[in-house]
Amino acid sequence: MFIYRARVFDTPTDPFAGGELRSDADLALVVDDGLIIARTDYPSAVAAHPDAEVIDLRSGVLIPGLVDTHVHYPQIRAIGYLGKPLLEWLDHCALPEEAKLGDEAYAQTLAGEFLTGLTSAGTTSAMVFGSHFATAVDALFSQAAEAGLRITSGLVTSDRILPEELLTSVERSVSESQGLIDRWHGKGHLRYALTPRFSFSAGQELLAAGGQVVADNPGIWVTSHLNENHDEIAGVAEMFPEARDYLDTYDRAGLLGRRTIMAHNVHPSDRELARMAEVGAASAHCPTSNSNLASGFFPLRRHIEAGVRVALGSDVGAGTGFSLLKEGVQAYFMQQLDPSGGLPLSSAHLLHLATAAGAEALDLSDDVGDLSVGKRFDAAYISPAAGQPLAVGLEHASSDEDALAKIFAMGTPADITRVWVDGGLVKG
Ligand SMILES: Nc1nc2[nH]cnc2c(=O)[nH]1
Ligand SMILES: [Zn+2]
Repeated sequence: MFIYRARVFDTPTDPFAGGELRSDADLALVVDDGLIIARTDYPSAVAAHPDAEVIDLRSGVLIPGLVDTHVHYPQIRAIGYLGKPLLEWLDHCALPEEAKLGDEAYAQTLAGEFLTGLTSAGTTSAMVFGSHFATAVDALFSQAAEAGLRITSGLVTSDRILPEELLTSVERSVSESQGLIDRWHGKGHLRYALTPRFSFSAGQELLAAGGQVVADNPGIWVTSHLNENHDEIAGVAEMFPEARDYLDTYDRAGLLGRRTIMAHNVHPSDRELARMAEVGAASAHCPTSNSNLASGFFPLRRHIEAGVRVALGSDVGAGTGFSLLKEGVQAYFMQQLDPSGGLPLSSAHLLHLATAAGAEALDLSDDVGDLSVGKRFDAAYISPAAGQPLAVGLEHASSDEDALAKIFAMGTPADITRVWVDGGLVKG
């Protein structure tokens, strides 16, 4: 049993629905076998659990483990290419790197680098866009199982447009997906996500076969890309003349529901938003990627008004790294700059988008997303070195909201010195 004594920030009530930051200057979280069993003042915690080991975290700030709802495992070495829009970026930067994962040893190395990227940044749960190669997806799942992270992922499928070595057939996609589901879905913290790359590279038959896999395996997830870039959207409209819109290409294939997370959705129609709200599908908002690829301004206000769930994604490698703190502040910047009128975001909104909203989108809210009694202890400890600008800022912050804003403005993975999943240290 452990008592974590810390300054704690979390957002159990949704700031987009009138909730606010919950902040405790000196809190004791009593954790038994990974479960938070008490949340109280330190003297009471020690009195009730005199044998517990005390972990003193008072020199920093403890937040819930971060939740990344869109991040590409094969693209860790593709981070940092600048100056290209989506389709050129895929051709020149991402896909040549993804083709290398056909080599099993290479995939093993990348899986390790990728999981280190997540944990270093304080990310404890993620919807991970997998690889086109089943062996590479096995590598990710087996290393994620060892690390203990909450990973939802799957085989990426495409049957047109992309380089030959990344293409599959309808039959092969079904048999490989089913094999991966049988091996990994529901094992520990792992879950499977049916993952067509995007309708631009997946024909109707391939999408429909994926829908059948979802129907045959209730409880698995679906993830893909949606409405990211104008050329992509025009291409999808041309390839699917019978579909009402981009979203409908997935919907008519049986791929849209409560367990669907669509990345980007920068340019949705009102009908698409209404349909996503109706079925409970979520959007993964990836602000550094949207900025880097000049995809556009994410219509956060329209999502919220339509009742569509939104959480943050790093979108490594079009995004510029694993830090959801950076994604948070970039989301803030883009809402500030949006010429059509973005939503003004507080630091509590940013924390919510990076933690509880992600847990909600991934249907993990019973277990993680905030640091309430009854949740598992997934947490990140932000503890900048003394004298660093973030440490100075935290020391002189005018309020807890101000301190949290400084964490988003200045915090980097280097400031996140310890990370726990289910009470086990994964960094530090
Ligand atoms: N940002 C992004 N969009 C995509 N659409 C299809 N594939 C990708 C990808 O790898 N990254
Ligand atoms: Zn993506």
